[in-house]
Amino acid sequence: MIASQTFPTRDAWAEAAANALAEALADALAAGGRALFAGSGGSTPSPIYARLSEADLDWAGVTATLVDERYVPETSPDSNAALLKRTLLTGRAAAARFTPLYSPAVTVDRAAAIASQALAAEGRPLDAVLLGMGEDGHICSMFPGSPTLTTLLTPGLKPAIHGVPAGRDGAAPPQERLTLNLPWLVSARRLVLALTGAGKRAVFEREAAGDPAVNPIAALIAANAPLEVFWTEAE
Ligand SMILES: O=C(O)[C@H](O)[C@@H](O)[C@H](O)[C@H](O)COP(=O)(O)O
Repeated sequence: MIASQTFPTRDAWAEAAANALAEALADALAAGGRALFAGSGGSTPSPIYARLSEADLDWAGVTATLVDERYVPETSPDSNAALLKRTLLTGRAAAARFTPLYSPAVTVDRAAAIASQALAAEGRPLDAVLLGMGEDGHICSMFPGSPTLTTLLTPGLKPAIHGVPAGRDGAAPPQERLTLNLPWLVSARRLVLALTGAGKRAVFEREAAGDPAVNPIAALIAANAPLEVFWTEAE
């Protein structure tokens, strides 16, 4: 069963998504003084991050990371780390620790191994995750047609960060990526998928009915992940 809420405005949608994430982080902090958050890049999350960054939490107990990253340094305009630091890790949330997925001067697979170790060292599942979804149905960097997709979506593997090759002949992604695998998402305490516009509603419904071996949304549903969908038709 997927929890799904529709909001009439972007403000109401962003506020509700930020509140759900803040609540998940507050619950983890109350239970043990620590919380682990993973956020997405792209154009959707910024209004949610702006609100979440002002949540009245013990941010010093929070570690923030990413669900995926372009294989570029933070100086790149494509960097999700730079986006997260600019939009979430400011104000009250500036006190949070940040664990990057990108490592300089290594191969994307070596960077993935380093990031896997760093996240495993947190010693806990993700407490709160903010997901976006592309028009092609990808979440994180789980791209349709990618040669690594079925590995990323295999439910029984250890939670890990994987390197994703750039798509061939113009296929997505345009550059190498780093991404969480499905087991990281399935073990999360709360997964917020934030979507805007009627087009993405149709994409979500198509993907949800798809094959879990190759459709990330269907894979989350088949694995009974704690998915909460926040919609607004407002673009
Ligand atoms: O690195 C990224 O681009 C994101 O992490 C990616 O997974 C994003 O969530 C989707 O592509 C949706 O992007 P929009 O929010 O821009 O539609």
